[in-house]
Amino acid sequence: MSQPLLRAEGLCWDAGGRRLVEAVSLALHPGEMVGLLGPNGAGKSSLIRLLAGLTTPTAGRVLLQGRPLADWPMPLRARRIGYLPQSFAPHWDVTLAELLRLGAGRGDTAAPADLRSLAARYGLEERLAQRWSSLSGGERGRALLATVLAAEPPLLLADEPGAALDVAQQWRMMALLRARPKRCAALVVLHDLNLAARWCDLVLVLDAGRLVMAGHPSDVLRDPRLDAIYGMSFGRVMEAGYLRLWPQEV
Ligand SMILES: Nc1ncnc2c1ncn2[C@@H]1O[C@H](COP(=O)(O)OP(=O)(O)OP(=O)(O)O)[C@@H](O)[C@H]1O
Repeated sequence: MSQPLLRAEGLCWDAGGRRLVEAVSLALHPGEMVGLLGPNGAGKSSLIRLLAGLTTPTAGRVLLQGRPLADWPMPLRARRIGYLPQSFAPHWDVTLAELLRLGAGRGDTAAPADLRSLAARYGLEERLAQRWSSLSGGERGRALLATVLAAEPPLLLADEPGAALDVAQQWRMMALLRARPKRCAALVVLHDLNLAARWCDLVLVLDAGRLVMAGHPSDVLRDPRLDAIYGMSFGRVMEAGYLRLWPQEV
């Protein structure tokens, strides 16, 4: 297999007198779309922030293309890792066009036609002149993804990118991520297990800060340990080649 784009070795993170991430090791390879699953409070955002280099691990390390994250000059690191936070608001009430221009890292030189086609990919071409505060929740979610991916970073670390999107927009988003070039990889926090089953090559399950399951979605999501982790019983059926789950009882 090719060298991983990103590798984490024995990552631990303590905060508030608790161990929130415990000995997590993982690798993300080019071409992979990996779903990061787990119940609320499992440590998914904490892990994503460690992988993005936004927090310093208590122990362990992160390697980007084989080189410790801390050794990368910030601008080069930023060009390689696109980080999409769980929540975001710009400091100024910028227009969508201004935000996309910032994301593309081209100051104010980005040609209007480029911005238009970028926005069109996310169904936002009619929103370019609108200010952030006037965009709907789903439009903001797509605007943020478009901004993070504008410079085409090889690695995307996305914390619940579909949270504000309707069902159709969630599917469009997953299809769009899947269509990225083969040199790219994505680690995406998902709460919708069916999106993970349909679109991910691999899923990782985090529980109380530990990586407790990893593998092909149809294997991991079929495993009864998942029911114990979420504290509920899932119904399962294969449909059109993909596993489909639904909540049965809490
Ligand atoms: N800076 C911090 N100081 C203290 N506790 C923290 C800190 N950051 C996160 N936590 C705690 O760590 C645990 C994991 O939080 P995290 O946001 O990583 O979970 P998550 O899996 O992303 O959850 P969710 O699905 O609800 O978004 C939570 O109990 C949270 O309260």
